[in-house]
Amino acid sequence: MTAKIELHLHIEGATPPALAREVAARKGVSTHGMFAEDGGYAWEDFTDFLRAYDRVAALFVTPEDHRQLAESVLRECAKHGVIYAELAISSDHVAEGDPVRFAEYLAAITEGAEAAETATGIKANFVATTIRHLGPDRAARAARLAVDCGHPRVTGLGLAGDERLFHPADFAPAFDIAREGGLKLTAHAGEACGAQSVRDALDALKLDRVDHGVRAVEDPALLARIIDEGVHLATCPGSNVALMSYRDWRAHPIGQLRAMGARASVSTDDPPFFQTDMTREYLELTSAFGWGPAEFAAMARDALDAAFCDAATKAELAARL
Ligand SMILES: O=c1[nH]cnc2c1ncn2[C@@H]1O[C@H](CO)[C@@H](O)[C@H]1O
Repeated sequence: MTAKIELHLHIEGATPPALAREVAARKGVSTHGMFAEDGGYAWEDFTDFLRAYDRVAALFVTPEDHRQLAESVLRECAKHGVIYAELAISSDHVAEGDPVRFAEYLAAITEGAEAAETATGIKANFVATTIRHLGPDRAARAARLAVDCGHPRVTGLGLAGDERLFHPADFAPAFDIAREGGLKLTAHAGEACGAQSVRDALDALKLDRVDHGVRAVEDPALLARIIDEGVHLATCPGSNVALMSYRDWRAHPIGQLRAMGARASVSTDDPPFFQTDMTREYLELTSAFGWGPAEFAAMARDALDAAFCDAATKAELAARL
């Protein structure tokens, strides 16, 4: 199986539906309306997707829940050939700003990640992801928590959530805290909003890479800058197609981006919400753009270059690509 690198995967968004059913049953929580007929999760549009996400996330409360979630998400990744994954985790979902609870949470998901690595060889780090629609103050507190936790697997800060709210500059204080604390930086931009959102995020937050970023193709000057500066875009075509930004994979900018020399890679975002997984992404990219082993290997090398892990881990993973 082709070895793959996954840089953009929200931990709760990747919850296997069978695990959600199991945890809900264990707690006696109703799952009425949670699941779609296709076996994934039900949602109507982007706003409703964010609500559905929170509902699934709220099932996971205890350290044992979180350990189980991390292990099953990473085992699922490994089934599709992923050898390294960065999980977007959010203290806002699990710790409400409390450093002790956050430390407990990190210990639990680390245990899950270690079990998955022992079973499959997959390696993982965590990107502490702030939630845009909760506002800049919560983001700054989450950034402080991420820096202060000093956990070796927390290697980056991210920003996800509703891109239509606030301005990237509002989150500069959070990103300054993280940069000064030695974390790498990424943010969602150019998914729900256009090219200007990507430019603003790059300028205001001094990012090391961008999540999605695909709508940068709408602005030739920005696209040229991204190519020249080698800005990595961690795109999620299946997610974008499901959220209806693009009618199908052929219409997705990833083909144009890579053909023009941009450093863009493919991840799955929230796979059971979007009927996708890495196997499906690769199959769809092959049928849309004719990509084969050479294209996929080049893409995986670019993703590894942009990964938030140390040089020794990069060298070890590069040997497996
Ligand atoms: O596809 C997406 N686009 C934007 N935000 C997302 C997406 N998937 C998840 N989240 C956001 O990330 C947070 C947890 O990391 C979730 O709370 C959700 O708001």
